[in-house]
Amino acid sequence: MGTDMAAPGQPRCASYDAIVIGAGIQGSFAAYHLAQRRKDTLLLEQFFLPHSRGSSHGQSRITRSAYPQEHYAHMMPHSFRLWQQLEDEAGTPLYRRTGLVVLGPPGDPKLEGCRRNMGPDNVLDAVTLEQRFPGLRPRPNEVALWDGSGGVLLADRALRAVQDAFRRRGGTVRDGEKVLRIDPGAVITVTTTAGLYRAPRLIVAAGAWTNAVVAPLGLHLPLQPLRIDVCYWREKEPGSGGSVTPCFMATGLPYAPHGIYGLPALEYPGLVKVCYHHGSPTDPEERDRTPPGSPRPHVALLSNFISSYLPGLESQPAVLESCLYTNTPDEDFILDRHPKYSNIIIGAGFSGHGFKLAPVVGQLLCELSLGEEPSHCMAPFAISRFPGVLRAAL
Ligand SMILES: Cc1cc2nc3c(=O)[nH]c(=O)nc-3n(C[C@H](O)[C@H](O)[C@H](O)COP(=O)(O)OP(=O)(O)OC[C@H]3O[C@@H](n4cnc5c(N)ncnc54)[C@H](O)[C@@H]3O)c2cc1C
Ligand SMILES: O=C(O)[C@@H]1CCCCN1
Repeated sequence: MGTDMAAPGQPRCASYDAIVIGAGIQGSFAAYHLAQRRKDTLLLEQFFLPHSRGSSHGQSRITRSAYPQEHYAHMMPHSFRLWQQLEDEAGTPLYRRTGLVVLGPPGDPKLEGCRRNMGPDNVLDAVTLEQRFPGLRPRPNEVALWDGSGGVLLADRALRAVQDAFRRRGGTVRDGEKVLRIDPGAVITVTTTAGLYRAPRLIVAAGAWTNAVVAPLGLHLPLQPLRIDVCYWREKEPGSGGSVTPCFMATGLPYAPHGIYGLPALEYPGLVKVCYHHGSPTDPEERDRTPPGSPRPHVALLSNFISSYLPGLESQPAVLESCLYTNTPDEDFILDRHPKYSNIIIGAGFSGHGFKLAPVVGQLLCELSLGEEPSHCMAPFAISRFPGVLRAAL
């Protein structure tokens, strides 16, 4: 689609109603919502799809209603509905319900935030927890909350499903095309490695590369890309049930201040995914340059956790992969207009918890770009919470 103005042999040149930069889960959902509103939309991706260089690859992500922050807890019912719609449309399962346990000492702010938002009836007593999940051994003083809606989103499949749904609505995906330049204006011009595109509205959802994309527009957001060790742990005795776990989040651990989370075996038979909710600062272009044999403090910390909470698993990971978080200082998302160019919308800083909310994030980015009243309160996501981010463009 798009109004093509290319002469033969010349770079592509076309006009659209909207352009989205970044075909991760957030940009793909934003494009899908725009196409659903019958906007002729171009989705640009620097790598050939599918790829594993960003934040949205892999087979699994946790979804849950349990959230310590009220604003996310309020968005989750909407998100579950939109995931269900996509699943119905795709005709393939995108979500596996497993339930989710939140573990932590009484008084821990995250645990108590979840307890408050979930209501008082969700505490799981120790006997029931042990009956259901004998492989999971919390400390005697810990509280376990049960979120029956929790489960696993089949991430790669979900990403493909939303991109397919976008295409079916007439959307255009151009992968292997890196955005090199953005010229703002009432009509924005986006120059890529292969062409030149124009549209009256632009959404930037470039993950860990967001600052590289928006810095030439004078915007320097406090975004920190982190390289995350994604670890999978094998059962000591295959078939012993050590890998039968719910999804879980453990908080209030003195040696793991950012918390540890886990998902039952899915991508590799008998291997449970258990990760630290933090990583090492990195540049997305350099993340594989860790010298061989360099220490992995987060793996050591996870081994410690596994030995006491999941003793049916081996205490060294069987598979080690990596992924990128892009963190804001408060770990809330950035969903807002560019402070100077109001037809440029930015979705970034998903801080390791954005996948489950992507259908709502995509809708909010779409609404902002169309000048509509957003479906949720946007105050927690405003750029203005970070003073001094707008500087003179280069
Ligand atoms: C290990 C790990 C576990 C996680 N677990 C959970 C979980 O359990 N639950 C949950 O809800 N969330 C989870 N998350 C977070 C979630 O996966 C991310 O919040 C989400 O994937 C971010 O998506 P994104 O679209 O912003 O980024 P990305 O997927 O990185 O997409 C950005 C895209 O922009 C493209 N791009 C960048 N620059 C350009 C350019 N100049 N031109 C063209 N394209 C460009 C990139 O190539 C990339 O494809 C996890 C993340 C990780 C890494
Ligand atoms: O968003 C989630 O649900 C997971 C687990 C908890 C930490 C962040 N990532």
